[in-house]
Formats: sequence, structure tokens, C-alpha cells
Amino acid sequence: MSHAVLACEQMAHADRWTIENAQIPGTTLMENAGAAVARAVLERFGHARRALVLCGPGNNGGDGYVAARILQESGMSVTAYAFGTPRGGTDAAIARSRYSGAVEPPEEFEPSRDDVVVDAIFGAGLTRDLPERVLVALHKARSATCPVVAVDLPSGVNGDSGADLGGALTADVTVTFFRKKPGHLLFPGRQACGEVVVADIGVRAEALAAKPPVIFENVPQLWGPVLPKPDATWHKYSRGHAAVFSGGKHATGAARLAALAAQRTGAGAVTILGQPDALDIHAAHLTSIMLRPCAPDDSYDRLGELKGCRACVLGPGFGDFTTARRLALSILQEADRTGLRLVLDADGITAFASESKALFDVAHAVVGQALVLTPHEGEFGRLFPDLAEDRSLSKVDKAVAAAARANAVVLYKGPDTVVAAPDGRAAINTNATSSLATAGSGDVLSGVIGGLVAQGLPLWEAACAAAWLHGEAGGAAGPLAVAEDIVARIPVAFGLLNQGRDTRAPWP
Ligand SMILES: NC(=O)C1=CN([C@@H]2O[C@H](COP(=O)(O)OP(=O)(O)OC[C@H]3O[C@@H](n4cnc5c(N)ncnc54)[C@H](OP(=O)(O)O)[C@@H]3O)[C@@H](O)[C@H]2O)[C@@H](O)CC1
Ligand SMILES: [K+]
Repeated sequence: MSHAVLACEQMAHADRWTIENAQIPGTTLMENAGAAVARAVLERFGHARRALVLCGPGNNGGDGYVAARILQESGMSVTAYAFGTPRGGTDAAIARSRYSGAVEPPEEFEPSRDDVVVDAIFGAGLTRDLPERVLVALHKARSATCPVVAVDLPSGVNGDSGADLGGALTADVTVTFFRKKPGHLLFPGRQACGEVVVADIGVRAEALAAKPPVIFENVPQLWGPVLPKPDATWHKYSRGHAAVFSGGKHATGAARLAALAAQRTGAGAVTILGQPDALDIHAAHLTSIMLRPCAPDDSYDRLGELKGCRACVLGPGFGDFTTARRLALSILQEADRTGLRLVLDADGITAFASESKALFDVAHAVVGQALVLTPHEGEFGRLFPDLAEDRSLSKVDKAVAAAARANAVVLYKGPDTVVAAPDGRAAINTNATSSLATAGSGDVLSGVIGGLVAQGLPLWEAACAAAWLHGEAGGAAGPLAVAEDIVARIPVAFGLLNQGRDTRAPWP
């Protein structure tokens, strides 16, 4: 699966497996890697005055020496700069020996804006902060404002976490091999990488068979096959019924956005539950969404009266933490009997800030899973303070640990939203734009999840699909979008799925 994302250790395993089992020498893989880098340079920056290739002591540097040789053979003026010497007998040493052009010490590196810099100092093997002479060279390249092509990763970016250990260049293009790594998709790494080109260097996909990848880029292939297929025999309740709990009369907008988003996502019926004075406000705004009055202490009973209801959204604008806790716990305690699934967002999450164990305990008591949590960074820290503070964990690690702890699908929001399942699967979303950074955007997202869960999607797939649809809808709504515009563009996002009909589920 080309959308699988490999940890650096898995990538190293795939390299080794290919070398040992497919009898492809490491030098061949490195030749292919260096050739892919040279191709990227020539295609984009072949007009540059010089190619200045910064080569580290490991295999990343080896790729650099191969690229330097091929660029020179193609007629470019090339200088390599050696940041350390490859150990004798290594593939990198062989690559170094095959390059016959100039190799200078780092101090000689003086780029100008007409040059192209190839950053091949460190890749997957980066283990510690960058040495001073590397920082100096990267600073010179940044000051020269010349184009940069990074080999595997910009040096200084951690391939597993995307963390910048300090000083990494922002590349125009990053050429990586076989599959992307988390560091290409998680911020700040994603920003440092620029365009990411994934080159086939001969590493065999069978290398992954023994231990299939569990991290993915969030693409429609992951969940398209489980989207509902339109059926002429549908009626509104068989399409799925979603419920949204409203906040008080001065905080109704969030629930309305979630409800409208659930409806636009395809739920056949959507009901807002709330106190009568809040419903009066909703009634003035809504037409096709049903309204059901309830008091705080009978809200769970009223929910149970909704025909065919499979999903409810609790939290957007809700305000009342005590009722939120009682409702969430009741829904989960009865989930096996009712089949009801809970999307807990915003105030619904904050309500459990100092009582998360009660939530996690009832979620674990459910046979299967009934809970989706949608925290942004601050909310994540309220439910999982130890994970939030652990600097040794990547965003993917944190989301996966949180999902296991809570027995919930955790959609950890941000520009690089991660959707994790308790079984260890994680998808990194990559289509979010700044349009989504607007009030009410999160309410829309929780409604989209609720709408998909109401239609019977498994929770992880529903949350992944929702993150993608939300991203596309936001992009379609443009840079000055408000939350209502994002709701209105959800059908546009579904339309994009139809364009890839071969691999994605059909949609009307
Ligand atoms: N067959 C394959 O595997 C293929 C791999 N490929 C390529 O290999 C790359 C991974 O290669 P790699 O494992 O050699 O790691 P790499 O990033 O070159 O760094 C290791 C060297 O740097 C050193 N070092 C690290 N951090 C440092 C620091 N902060 N400051 C100073 N030194 C530091 C470290 O020293 P040590 O820690 O051992 O003392 C070691 O000498 C991968 O990104 C891809 O480009 C492709 O060719 C395809 C085939
Ligand atoms: K690099």
C-alpha cells in the first residue's frame, strides 16, 4: 500500500530484507536513490549555476555522492562538501570512491542564489543534535536563498516524529525512498520537506508482509470501500439518524453547525436535543432538522426515543459539564444494548478533565468500541496530561497511546490531524488548509463524524473520512471561509471521491 507510512526502523528493515532476500545489493539501492535525487535536481533546477552537494558520513551522504556523480555526468558543475568520512567498506564509502569530482571541506561551502544545494548530511540515521559546522553550513544555505533538494529528510528533521532538532533547512523538494516516514507528514517536518517525492529504488513491498504497516497517510483508499453505497430502497432512517446535544440558549450555534454537517454528510435524519428555550432559537434557523426538547436530567431518556439513532454528538457549545459527564457515561454504559456510538468533542472532553478514568473505564467495559474523542492540543492535554508532556513521543505515538488508554478512536486535531484506533492503527491527515482555522470548524468536523457513524461506518474509518472530507470542504470554501461555508462544501468534497471512482467508493 503506497499510502503506508514507515517508521525509520521499519524502513531500515525493508532495506535489509531486500538486500538479503531479493539479492539486491545495498549499493544498487543507493545508486537508485542517488539517481532519483539527481533526477529531481535536473528536472527542477537543471538551470542552476552549480550543484553544491552536502554529504554526511552515513548512507544519506552516500546517496549524495551518487547524485553528485550523476549530476556531473549530466554536465552540471558540481562540488561536494564532506561532513565526515564514510567508514571503509560501507556502501557510502563505495559511492564516495566512484565520485571523481571536487570534494571540499565544509568551510569552503559558499552558496549563492544561483546554485542548487543538495542536503545529504543526515537522514534516517540522525541520532542527536546537529554539530556546529553543520549548523553553520545550513545557515549559509538559508542566507543564500537558493533552492534546496533534501535527500530523504532535511538534515535535522527526525524521520519518526517530524521534530526539528534545530537548524533544518526548508527544502523545496525532499526525495525519499519506498514509502513516506511520519516526519514527512507531521509538523514541523512537513513544512521543512516542501514537496515530497517518493522514489521507487527497488525496495520490495514483500519486506512488509511479516509485519504490515499500521500508520497511513489519510487517503480515500483507507475508508472509501466502507462508505455507504447509494441504494434506491433507502428511507430516511435507514440512511442513518444522528443526534446532537445543544448548549443553552446563548450557545446554540455549535450544535447547529454539527447537526447541519451530519445532515450534509448523508445522515437521513438529524435531531437536536436541548432545553426548550434553546430549541426556540434553533427553530428560528432550521427547517429539515428535527428538534426534541429535554431537561438536563431526562436527556438520556429522550435520546433513547429517537428512531434508529446510531450516533450522537456531545460537546460543541454544551457548557454544562455535570450533565455532559452523566450523559456520556450513560450512553457508554448502555452502548452494547442500544448500539449507540458517542462522538465526544469540545466541552464534552473538558468535562472529563479531572475525571478521565471514569470515562475510560466505561469505554473499556463496552464490547467493541463506542467512543470517538476529538481533542485539539489543549483538550488532549486535559485528558492525557502525561502523554501530552512526553517529549520522547511523536504526535502519532501520543494519539495511539491515548486511543489504547481510552478504548476510543482519538482524532487528535491540528494541521497534521492524527486519527488513532485502540488497535494501533493511525492515519495522518494531510489536506487541511488554513480555511479550517475558523470558529465553528471543529463543530462541523464532529458533525461529519457523527453523520458517518450514523450511516454505519466503523469508528476509525468514520473519523478518518471525516478529517479528509472536512479538509477538502475547507479547501473548496477558500481562504476566507467561515464554518457555514465549510458545511456547504461537504458535497463538493464527496464529489471529489467520485472522480477517483476506480479506487474509491461511489457516491451520488
Ligand atoms: N541500504 C539502506 O539502508 C539505504 C539507505 N538509504 C539512505 O540512508 C540513509 C540512512 O543512512 P544511515 O542509517 O547511515 O544514517 P544517516 O542519516 O546517513 O546518518 C548516519 C551517520 O551520521 C552520523 N550522525 C547521526 N546523527 C549525527 C549528528 N547529529 N551529529 C553527527 N553525526 C551524526 C552517524 O554517526 P554515529 O551516530 O554512528 O556516530 C552516522 O555516521 C537514509 O536516510 C537514506 O538516505 C538509501 O541509500 C537507500 C538504501
Ligand atoms: K538529508
